[in-house]
Amino acid sequence: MISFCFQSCFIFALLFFFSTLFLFAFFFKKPKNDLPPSPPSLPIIGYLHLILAFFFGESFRQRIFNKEFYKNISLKDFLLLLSPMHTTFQKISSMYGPFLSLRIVNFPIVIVSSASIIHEIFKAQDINVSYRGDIAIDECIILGSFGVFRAPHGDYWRFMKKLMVTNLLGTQALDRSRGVREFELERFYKNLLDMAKKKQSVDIGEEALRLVTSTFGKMSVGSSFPKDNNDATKVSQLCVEFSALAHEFLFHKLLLQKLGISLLKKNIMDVSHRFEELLESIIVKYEEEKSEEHQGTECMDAFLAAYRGENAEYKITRKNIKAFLAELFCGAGAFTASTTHWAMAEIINNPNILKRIREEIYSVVGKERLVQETDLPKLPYLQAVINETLRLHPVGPVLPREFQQDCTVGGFYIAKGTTLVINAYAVMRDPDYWEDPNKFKPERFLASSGSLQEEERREHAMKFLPFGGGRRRCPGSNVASIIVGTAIGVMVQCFDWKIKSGNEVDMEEAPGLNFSLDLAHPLECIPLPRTLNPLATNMQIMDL
Ligand code: HEM
Repeated sequence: MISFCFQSCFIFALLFFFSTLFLFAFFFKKPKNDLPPSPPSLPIIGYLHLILAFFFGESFRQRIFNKEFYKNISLKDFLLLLSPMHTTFQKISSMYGPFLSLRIVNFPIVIVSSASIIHEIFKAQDINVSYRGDIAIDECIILGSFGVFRAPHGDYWRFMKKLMVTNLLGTQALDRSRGVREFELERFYKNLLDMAKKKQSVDIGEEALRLVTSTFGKMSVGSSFPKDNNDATKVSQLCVEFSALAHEFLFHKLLLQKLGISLLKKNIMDVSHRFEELLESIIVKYEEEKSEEHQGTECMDAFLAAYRGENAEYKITRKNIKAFLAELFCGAGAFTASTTHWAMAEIINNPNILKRIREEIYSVVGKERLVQETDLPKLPYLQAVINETLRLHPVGPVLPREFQQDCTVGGFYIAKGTTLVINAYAVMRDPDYWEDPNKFKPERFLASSGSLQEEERREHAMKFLPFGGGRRRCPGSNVASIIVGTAIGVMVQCFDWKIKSGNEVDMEEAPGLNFSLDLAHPLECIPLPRTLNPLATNMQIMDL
């Protein structure tokens, strides 16, 4: 555990801050007139003071004068006291406007939380902002550019996206892999039932992650994905390790730049190597099983063909395949599981909503069989609940991009190299676009937008951004909605839920400097099978 004297550091930081102010006060330069509006800045450090004031939120300010606070505080504990990016930027935007230009040290940033400006950016500057910015540790399978998420816009990205959509995420590919998802959903149900039988509590976030990891595992590498629960859990554990390091990494990168990156590089590369080893063993198993005439998945077959150069279009490396798998589990999987977690937390806190979803499922599906993905189009209220969850709790709340060329947005000049931060969280809680923006009201998604013209409809879509926008928008939104929808469907159709402690689920967002949005506390509940539930009787649990 890294521990250091925060009191001295804090005093040193204050001294440094004020002496810099004093020295450079005379060199104050007015920002260019044609830049987007900006809050009052300070020389040299620009707006760093503003960002720090909002990052070091109330809980931090309450503790800095308490001596106990400085005893044995680790960097990890310290980071947990910082406010997340989306709330920091939301506060700044609510004070100074929804289209802002900032400069932190020598980094220009534009923060946008206006749907009409976002619409203009994706309409006129989509290619210009289709890069996610500087890659800090290129050789790392998650933070590097070997996967899809961080790949620069170009031939490699186009090819990988095509492979993914054609063989994994497109409508036809999803039709072909439906059986895998049905099998995993049933396993999820049986597992919950088993826990109910033993009167055990369920950590809903953990169960959702297990369901999602094995579903994506089977969809990508078929039976080569570890059957043994311990091995499958290793994948999720490595993702958790990565996510903890990613939070620290963001802090180091922002404040200490290259020094910060090198401080954490060893730890990050250690997890990266272990992850690569595990994924390599899964791919080798796939190749061996394939040669024994086992049926493969078209997804991995297509990736391996591109690796062997059988596909003339583009040749990829083995590391590209592993990076794709790592992103699938740690990015796509974690986002899907976290959305399920948030949705269930809202549903348990709103018994009327739970009742309405259940009535809808009973009227469409009945009680004789489990809800399936083909039922989802006939369950509009369930879909509205998922959309409302994505609006209020977007697990990717800010979308960072970089302008690659000088351009004009909203009549203002933006220079090449400027970081663009789209605050999807702020847009989706903006009272100008949403009535009662902080309330969970799924009915708002039942209203029709049929009367809108095409252009209006596109602009309208920019106020609902849980999957981002433009050409780098999430290509997994369909499969994510299917998995979240069916998992929630089964949990509501077959069980009542008793919160393990307290009467209400604590909806607090996880604190800390990070780019993702998770519940602060695990949602632990006891599942109670619905009485007279034929699904339950089929499973022989009459002796409950
Ligand atoms: C509820 C679940 C999910 C949420 C909320 C979500 C959200 C997002 C967001 C916000 C982005 C960034 C978009 C942008 O910059 O405009 C993204 C990118 C991406 N997502 Fe998802 N995602 C989810 C599930 C998935 C799934 C299931 C997959 C695939 C199996 C997936 C694959 C990707 C990929 C490949 C990218 C990068 C696209 C690119 O750079 O071209 N996501 N996702």
